[in-house]
Amino acid sequence: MAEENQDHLIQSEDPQHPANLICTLCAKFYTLGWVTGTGGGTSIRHHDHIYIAPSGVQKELMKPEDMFVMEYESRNYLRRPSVHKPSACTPLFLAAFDKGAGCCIHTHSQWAVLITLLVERDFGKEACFEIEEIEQIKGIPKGRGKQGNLGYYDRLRIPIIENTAHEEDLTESLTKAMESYPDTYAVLVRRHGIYVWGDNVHKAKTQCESLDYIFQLAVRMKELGLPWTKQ
Ligand SMILES: CSCCC(=O)C(=O)COP(=O)(O)O
Ligand SMILES: [Zn+2]
Repeated sequence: MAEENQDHLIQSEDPQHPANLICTLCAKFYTLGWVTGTGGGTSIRHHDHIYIAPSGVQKELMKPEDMFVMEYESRNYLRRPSVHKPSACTPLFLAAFDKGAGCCIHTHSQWAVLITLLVERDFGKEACFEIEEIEQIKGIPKGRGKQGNLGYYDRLRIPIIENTAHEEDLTESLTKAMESYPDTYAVLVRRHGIYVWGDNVHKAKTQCESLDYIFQLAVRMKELGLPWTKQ
């Protein structure tokens, strides 16, 4: 399919249309410090179409016409705005869609980055943030194919991967972490941020909010000398 004249893919009066939703979500995320200075972003899968933001732009100022649209099966771009390049996070978003996600959010939240600095790097072992007995853990699903969310006494585990010089080079380690932690809906990237995905936009957003709350709390707990887990 020619990439020209595909504007119908991004033109809609419906605020829930992915092209509109990515813009409104990123404007909200900017106010939380999640996507400032062009970092971070959001991608949505809508049936066989993947909506992707441009790379290196102010994410809070994007317009629907800035959006790239990819056909999921073929990985071909159906719409490619000539003035932009697609987000460097695209292969990572696709890795989440390959796991059944409907939306993937990447933030550069300082709370997420601080957590990756507080969990020590253990060479030869996969690093992981762990916390339990915090009410907000109930905002995170038990795992893919499992019913319901974690309970108060469950332990939340979020794997941490090492950062790379270029965002797209994170794909291999992100995919590996997804395989090592099949129940996870998020992967932290050391000194960088986090990728959070969900079955749909609502779940990706609320999970991202719950995790950010937990990370902020965990940083404060560490400052106060309080443990994240019972042992
Ligand atoms: C200052 S942002 C550096 C790149 C990055 O980490 C990021 O998340 C943004 O990538 P994009 O290509 O979507 O602008
Ligand atoms: Zn990033």
